[in-house]
Amino acid sequence: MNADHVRGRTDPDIVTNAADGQSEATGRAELPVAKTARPDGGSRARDLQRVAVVIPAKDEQERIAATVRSARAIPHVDLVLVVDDGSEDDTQHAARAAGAVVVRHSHNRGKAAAMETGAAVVAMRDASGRPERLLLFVDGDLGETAVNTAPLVTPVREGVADLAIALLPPQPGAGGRGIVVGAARRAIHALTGWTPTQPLSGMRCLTREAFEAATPLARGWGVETGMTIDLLRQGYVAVEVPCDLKHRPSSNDFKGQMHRAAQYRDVMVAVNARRMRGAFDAVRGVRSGAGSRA
Ligand SMILES: O=c1ccn([C@@H]2O[C@H](COP(=O)(O)OP(=O)(O)O[C@H]3O[C@H](CO)[C@@H](O)[C@H](O)[C@H]3O)[C@@H](O)[C@H]2O)c(=O)[nH]1
Ligand SMILES: O=C(O)[C@H](O)COP(=O)(O)O
Repeated sequence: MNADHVRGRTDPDIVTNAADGQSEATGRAELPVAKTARPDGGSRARDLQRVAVVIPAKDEQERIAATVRSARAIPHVDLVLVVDDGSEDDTQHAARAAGAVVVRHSHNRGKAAAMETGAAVVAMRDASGRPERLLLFVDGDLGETAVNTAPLVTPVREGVADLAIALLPPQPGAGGRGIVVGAARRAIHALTGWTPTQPLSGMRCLTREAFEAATPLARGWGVETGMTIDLLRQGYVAVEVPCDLKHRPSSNDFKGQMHRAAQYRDVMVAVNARRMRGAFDAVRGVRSGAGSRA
């Protein structure tokens, strides 16, 4: 693995993959710099850069209205888009009544597909002549804490990072044993050199360029793990940023364990596809290198 590709880390307030950034003069960690170019025109253009909140939502009628209202209060946000992923409840109407733009999958396609749909709809609504919106993915169950994803926008908007991932405080009632989280963390480390604290965290802000570099997204629950690996391998900078969020954690009952089994399956599918791709690229690199020497 090329060390240049290892660019992720976490601050006391921000943790990034670019942990190698120590200043020789001061010995202090320096802020990393995003690979993604800032919008043409410098700081003035950045002032115009808006943010779209994309909320993938399946059967979130209890919490979606509070989540939408809270997300609308995030600075620089001018579009809150809910992708109703084939809900069987009233998610779409509750979201619309709370002020979101809503699009709907006619049947359930999984979180990653909802994220892709959301990003495509945002692109259609980006105005020509203005910088493309940053994408802030927010889960539908955050309720009134959704506004606390605001700190994810700052490092991306300021060009410090291409991808900012929320670090959540401990969640009361969480029943996980760290099996899926541990597997995802180890795989990301093995494939990129970075060890994220919360590899499954779905609250993430990224540039349009980074989003496109991460597509096609890994399916279902593998989306975050796949995205982090794909972006770091391409030299993008990721940061983890503490955010005071409260979500509906999976408990330790049968439903919770089935959910974790699905998460584990999707994470491993994403990781194995990327391992294979890495091996394939390595072989192809050796072959083309050998060819050029001949
Ligand atoms: O088929 C689905 C299932 C869920 N969701 C939505 O996806 C979001 C996350 O789902 P949730 O059930 O809250 O997932 P968690 O068990 O909390 O999952 C954790 O781990 C996931 C990765 O496995 C991440 O995507 C989440 O952000 C993270 O909170 C929510 O808005 C859901 O409504 C969909 O859009 N489609
Ligand atoms: O509850 C969680 O944190 C997720 O469902 C992952 O499960 P885990 O804690 O068993 O990794």
